[in-house]
This record gives sequence, C-alpha cells and structure tokens, in this order.
Amino acid sequence: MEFPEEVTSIAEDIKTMKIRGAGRIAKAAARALMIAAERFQGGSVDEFVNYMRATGELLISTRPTAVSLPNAVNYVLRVLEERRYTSVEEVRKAVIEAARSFIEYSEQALKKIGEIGARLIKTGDRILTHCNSKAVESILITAWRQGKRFEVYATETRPRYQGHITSMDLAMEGIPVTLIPDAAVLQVMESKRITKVIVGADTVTANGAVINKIGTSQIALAARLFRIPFIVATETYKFSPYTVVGQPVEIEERPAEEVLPAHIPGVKVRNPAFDATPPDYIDMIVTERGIIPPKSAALMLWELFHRKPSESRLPGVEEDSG
Ligand SMILES: O=P(O)(O)OC[C@H]1O[C@H](OP(=O)(O)O)[C@H](O)[C@@H]1O
Repeated sequence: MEFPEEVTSIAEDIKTMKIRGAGRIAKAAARALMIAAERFQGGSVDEFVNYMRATGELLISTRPTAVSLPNAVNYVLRVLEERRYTSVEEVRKAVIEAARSFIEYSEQALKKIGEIGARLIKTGDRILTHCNSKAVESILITAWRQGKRFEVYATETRPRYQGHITSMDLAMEGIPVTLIPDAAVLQVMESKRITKVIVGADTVTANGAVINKIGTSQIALAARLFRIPFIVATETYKFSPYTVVGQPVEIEERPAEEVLPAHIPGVKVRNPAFDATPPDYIDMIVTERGIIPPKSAALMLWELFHRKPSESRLPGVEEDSG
C-alpha cells in the first residue's frame, strides 16, 4: 500500500529517533493518521478503512516498547468500528477529530502532570533525572515558575545522550542543572545528597512495573539504597492494557553502532534501549489523573479500559465516558 510521503517520513523519524519520547511519539502518530486521512483520495468507505488500518500498522511497527504508540493509534482508529459510515467524508472527519482530540488530551495531560507533580517539589531539593522526559520537565519547570528553588542532576543517558536535551531545556528555564555520566549516579546520590529521583515512563504494566530508558532500574536500586524517593511521571496513555492479560513488554534492541560506531573484530554489542523497574522500587506514579502507588496500576487500567474490553480505548478521554 502507498502512503503519503509526510506519513512515511513521520514513521521514519520515529524509527530513527528524530521524533522520540513516548509522549511525542504518540502525538506524532496521531498527527500522521490525521494527515493520512486528509490525503486519502477517492475510493470507498471500506478502502478508506483498510488504508487507515494499514497506516496504523505502519506507525506501530516503528518502535516496539512504548505503549503510548499503539494506545494512540488504537484510540484514533477506534472510530472506524464505532458505527457504519455512509461516505468517505464522514469517516474521514471522524478520524481527524479523534486524532485532534488525542493531541489535545496529551497536551492537557502534560500540563496537569506539571501542576500535580510540582506539589511534591520543595525549595532546597536536589533532584536526579534520567533521559529526557517531557512529563518530568513539565513538573520541574512548573515548580520553578512557582518560585521553588532547587537543582537538578541529569544523566547523560548513553548511548543517545538524551540527557543533553534535558540539561538544555532546564538551563533555558534558568534551573541549575548538572550533567553527569550515567556511571556517576551512585557517587552523586551520596555526595550531593540527592533528595528525589524523578523519571518518565514508556510503559506502565498492570503490576506497576515501569519500563523506561535503559539504566532506570539501576538508578531505582541506588535510590533504594539511600532511601531516596523514586517518582515516575507519566500520562495515563502509557499504561498498557496488553499487560493485563500477561503480554510481556518487548524491549527494543537498537543498532550496535549506537554503542560502538566502528566495529571491533571479535566484539559483540548489546544495545537494549529500555529496562523494567519493579513496583517495589517505585514510591509513586504522578499522572494527569492524580498520584497513585505503583500497585494501583491495575486499578487505573480497569478504570481506563473497563467500559469496553477492547484494547482500543484511550485512557482518560472524558468524551468516552457515556
Ligand atoms: O513521554 P516523555 O515523558 O517525554 O518520555 C518518556 C520516555 O520516553 C523516552 O524514550 P526514548 O527516548 O523515545 O527512547 C525515555 O525513556 C523517556 O523517559
């Protein structure tokens, strides 16, 4: 099947991580579906439906770990099943509206997480974060704009160095930020007396485990050692309905060149992009619907998806409550 160039280029940008971060990936997918719907020419309602489903599959195939991607696609394409459409124009409009509503929801959720999470931040905090999470940034920037004064330690986050993005974004806000090598986490936690760790999430499982950038679970272990609160910030569309029925989360294995640009004969490389932090190491999860303990993840999933046992419900969108 042929897709519009803008759509294939969004898919490629997600794959190559030009577009990255679980939340932004989800929004980009919704945007791609909107563009695909707008560009579809001629044909029947059935052809449109098949073409939209194929576009969804193309987008979902780009990266396997962040559930925000299939959750976004399923939410937008759910409208295809809702009723029988009599014209392409009618179904096109429904898809475009659903994509728009996802993007809007996502932006509002980030704002809300900022407001809720900022209540946890105190003047004098020394906060450690890993990778680059817009949900975490939203909390830190909101707290800073409220006048709270704290400093942040950001890990480099090898091999893709997303810690540089975090450092730049925070520095631009005037927040004191120090970039540290990933391997310095334990040393910095102890010597700088870190008061909180806040990280994002790519997927939250039904048992409350958090899948996030590789290295997160080591940081959680270190935080446990020093009794430092370990906080996760995430939109509810990163809760995985698939894990309710025991489906494991696939951990993306990225190209070896990211770790070792020039091949060394006889040297093998592993490059898993994510790891799982067990619920026991997580103190709380800050979502746009409030703060929950990780053990309540299954309840949250029930709340978000129970109205229809299909996996196509988007967490949290109020318009679906009827
Ligand atoms: O959605 P937000 O909070 O921005 O980011 C959530 C997570 O997504 C990122 O994955 P990657 O960099 O795309 O591999 C990181 O693991 C980050 O913690």
